[in-house]
Amino acid sequence: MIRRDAYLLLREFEKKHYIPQKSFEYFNEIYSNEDMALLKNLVWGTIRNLVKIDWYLKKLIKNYKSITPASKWMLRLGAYQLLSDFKPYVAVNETVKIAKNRKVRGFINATLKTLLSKMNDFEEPVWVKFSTPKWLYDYLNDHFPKNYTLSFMEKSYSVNPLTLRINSLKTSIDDLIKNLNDYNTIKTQHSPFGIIVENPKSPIEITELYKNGYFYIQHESSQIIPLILDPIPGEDVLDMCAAPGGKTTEIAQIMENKGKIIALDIDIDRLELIEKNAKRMGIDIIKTKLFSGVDYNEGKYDKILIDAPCSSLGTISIHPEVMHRVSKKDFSNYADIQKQLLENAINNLIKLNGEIVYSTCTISREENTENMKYISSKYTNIQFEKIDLEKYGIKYYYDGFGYYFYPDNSLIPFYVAKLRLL
Ligand SMILES: C[S@@+](CC[C@H](N)C(=O)[O-])C[C@H]1O[C@@H](n2cnc3c(N)ncnc32)[C@H](O)[C@@H]1O
Repeated sequence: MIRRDAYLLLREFEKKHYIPQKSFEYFNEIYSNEDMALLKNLVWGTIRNLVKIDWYLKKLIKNYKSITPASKWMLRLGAYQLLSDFKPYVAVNETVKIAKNRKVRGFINATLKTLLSKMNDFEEPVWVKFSTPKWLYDYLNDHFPKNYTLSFMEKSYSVNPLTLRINSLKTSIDDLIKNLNDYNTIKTQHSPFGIIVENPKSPIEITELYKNGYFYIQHESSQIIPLILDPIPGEDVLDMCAAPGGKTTEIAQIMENKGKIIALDIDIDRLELIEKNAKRMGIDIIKTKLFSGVDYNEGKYDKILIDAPCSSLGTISIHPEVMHRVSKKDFSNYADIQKQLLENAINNLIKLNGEIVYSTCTISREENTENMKYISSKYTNIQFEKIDLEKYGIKYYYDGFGYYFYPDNSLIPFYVAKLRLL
């Protein structure tokens, strides 16, 4: 029963604000493609709409906080369907069946029917409309122009399309589009390497083209960052936080697989993925090292990428669980480690006149603007470079140091700054 399995996955999410890939793989074995799509829709739709759902349920249930987690998750699952375009009769009946106890069934049934009859009587505030946590809405409002806040919320409430980056060492964008003829594909707007796959009917990773390294699955904002680093064939490049290697392998393809790339990460499983991806894509200039970028002290580099660990709030359209996992107090913890990575790169690793690109997939000022301010006031030998984002047709909000991407259909919110050692 699909709704019962969706409920079980949501209970798993409740524990850690995370659902392991393994759990979906289990259901993949037993469900058809169509049923699997429904299961994913129910789970991710509920998670994406949780703020909105709870707002409505709190209006209807006096002691919403004190109802049991089991009833709460059944209600949330049912409410998601009623607030979206599911058939109300099916949504209520199928959700009620999850409950074993008659009393609970009665409660779920009555509450969902009340929601159905009353939901159009309420006027949603904008943060509810886009199901954004109130604290995040307030934070955005305090720190960004109004239209940035709105575009962030709109994007986070949508589902980012599946996007590929061609491996230019093996194919061209036109050839790959031609060869992926079982899929609906279009070129991305901003990245010269990007292809959007619309509503794939089967996983793209099972194609021979993927297995033979003709492309990498990577959202478009990420694809822009190595282009900004602009590595030249033959250079020495350090990728300080490299796993699973999306940007490392793109740097290698821009360098035409000539030169040297050192790829660091502290996560051994993820580091192995860089090796796997490089091999699949026919790249042999990457050397991986299990090392913290904070302590690494070998060699001097022409270019350094710091694609820093961060609060990841820009990825909500890909990973909606992030908005429930992250809180404001995470910002300063990430900012501390990010500063240490930046200072090690500046003090020990970058060549004179070399360039460091700093990027995050988040919008917190602490992790971006405040870090750049800190570096700018401490290091008089660091110059912040202008980045030509118009070249890629990217709209941005500039903070005097770096650039916050405005999201759109395929770009997610990202931050990037470029520093030169004088
Ligand atoms: C945003 S992800 C990198 C994504 C990668 N650049 C890509 O494009 O595929 C950040 C990575 O930083 C790693 N990390 C966290 N702390 C680190 C540290 N002190 N030194 C090096 N890597 C670190 C994490 O394990 C994670 O893989």
